[in-house]
Amino acid sequence: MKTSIATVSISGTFAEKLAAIATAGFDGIEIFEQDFIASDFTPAEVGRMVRDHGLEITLFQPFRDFEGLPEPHRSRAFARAARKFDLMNQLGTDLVLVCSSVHPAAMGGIDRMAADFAELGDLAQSHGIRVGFEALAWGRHVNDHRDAWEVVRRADHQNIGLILDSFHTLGRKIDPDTIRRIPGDKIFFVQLADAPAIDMDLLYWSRHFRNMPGEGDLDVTGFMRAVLATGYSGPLSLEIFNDQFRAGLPRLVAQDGHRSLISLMDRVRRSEPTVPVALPEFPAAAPVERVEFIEFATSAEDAPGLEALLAATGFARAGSHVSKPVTLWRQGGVNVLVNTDSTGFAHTSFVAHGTTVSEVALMVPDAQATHARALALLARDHRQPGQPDELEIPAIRGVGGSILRLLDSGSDLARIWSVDFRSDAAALEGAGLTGIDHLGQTMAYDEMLSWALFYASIFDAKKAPMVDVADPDGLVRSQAVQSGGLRITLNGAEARRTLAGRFVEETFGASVQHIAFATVDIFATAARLAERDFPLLQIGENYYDDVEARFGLDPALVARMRAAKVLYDEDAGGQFFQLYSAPRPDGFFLEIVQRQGNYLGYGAPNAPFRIAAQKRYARPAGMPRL
Ligand SMILES: O=C(O)c1ccc(O)c(O)c1
Ligand SMILES: [Mg+2]
Repeated sequence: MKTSIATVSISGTFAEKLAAIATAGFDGIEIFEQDFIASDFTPAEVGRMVRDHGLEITLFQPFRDFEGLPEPHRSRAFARAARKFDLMNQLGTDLVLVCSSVHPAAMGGIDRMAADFAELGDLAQSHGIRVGFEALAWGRHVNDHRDAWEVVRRADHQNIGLILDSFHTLGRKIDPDTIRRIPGDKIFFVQLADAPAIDMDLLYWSRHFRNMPGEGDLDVTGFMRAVLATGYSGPLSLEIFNDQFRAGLPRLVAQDGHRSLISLMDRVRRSEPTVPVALPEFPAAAPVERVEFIEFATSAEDAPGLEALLAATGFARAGSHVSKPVTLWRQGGVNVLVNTDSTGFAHTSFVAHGTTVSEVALMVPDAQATHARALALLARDHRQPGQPDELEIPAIRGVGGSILRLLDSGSDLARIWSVDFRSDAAALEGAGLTGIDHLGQTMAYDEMLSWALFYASIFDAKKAPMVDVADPDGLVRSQAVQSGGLRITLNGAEARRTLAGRFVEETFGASVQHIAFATVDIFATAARLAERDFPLLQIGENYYDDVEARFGLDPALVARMRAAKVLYDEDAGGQFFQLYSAPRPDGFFLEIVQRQGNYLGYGAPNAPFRIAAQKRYARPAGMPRL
């Protein structure tokens, strides 16, 4: 699989873009003409820089407003083309993209356009250049790949072919299977982009909201299956116009791009096994069974505060690590580790973020297989030398630098609690918590798509639609990702004064901002928490009046909710109860939830009230209440 990415897809100077693209492992770049013009390099220098990075120029683009013009525009278009072909010869690339015309004078007419391309083909041939015709979704006469193909077919010239772009086909809801009838050798190039399902003007949508395959809602897999079914074997090139990416970190965006292509091709080969996919074999995505433990990195000084919160939540100290200063806290099936090591990764995490969730361990069907898959999808391996008689648990770095450990019940790893830990107490029932319902991870909004792609590509996972959550100081975007028993809510902070934004600032980067534990009886749990002085988040009276009216709830139930500060939501499948702790000074908090029936959400309608309540704690001393 030869991979490529358009220079418009990432931020930085031309030199920075090249470095990021090469580091991420691409084979080539599409040079977007504007990027070239804006640079200070001669065409020959650009060509050399690209090749010095081990890359090739897969495409030069775009050449606009060519076909179907009357004179004198037509002659001008040919003169322009001749100049660009000279430029391409100096750059050292042989393929140009002509996008369908939006020129006000363009006359259309399939045969007129085909004749123009046939003549352009002769000019191109004399320069050793090939021309690919792409239907822009908003093209004046050609805005559908089927019409672009008909023009190319009638031009009948070996230097004239078709360029497909998933956005233009899928954005117009054209059935991608219509590609299957095009001969693969006439498809000169394939551009890939996804996009979120937003109903808006096609041009604006395309130029600002495209994202990496798998990050949006278009059926890029179906598109790619159809492309490969034709026998096409040329480059797969990302062409992502996205405002966020243009302002983002070039290396992160480039790496996400490469990951998205690997993940896409893996989905294609598993859903269409008969098409050849040039990608090394690696294990299939598997669902996560459960979160086996969560580890906090802290210090000897800060640990008592964290442990007091755990005790108030019904956890009891149940053991310690055989060789490291790590204590095990347990209740029901939930394991929490508190690591006060003053060396190693946990310490680095603590120094960087303060007390923080530094590791999450997942139980999967086959830990080594998931680990191999994650590495194939460009995750970073994590190894920290342990004692010889301890387990070597496979691990990878998460996007923000925390660690994901992988365990399974079919190998030696199942013995983690008896090999690596000495337990000194039986598990207590505590406050009735039975598991980890979900983890809330908070990050800068720019990084949110990266995280979603990371989880959704490595695990067999589903993404829920993104929702906007109103914080009194700005919007937070939230997206849930679920893989079997692992549920993660990603919260992207756009505004710095939001609860999420402050957490990112306070803790210096993205991390777990809250842990939601599951219970089967939230009122019984609430009563036990009250006995333990759990720092319960106080919810305003107005909320209960509203929720009773909104859902027509039994006043007796609402009275219990009001007393226990329990929030409520429901969907078509069932009911949901939740309560929260007050936030710690850095903004970290706990949640306890009870799902009834098949409720699928996370109580998003309650988030504005919960956030407002939490912010009352965060107000600096002496600030007036508004
Ligand atoms: O938005 C555009 O004009 C534009 C240009 C070139 C392309 O390949 C494309 O897909 C869109
Ligand atoms: Mg395109």
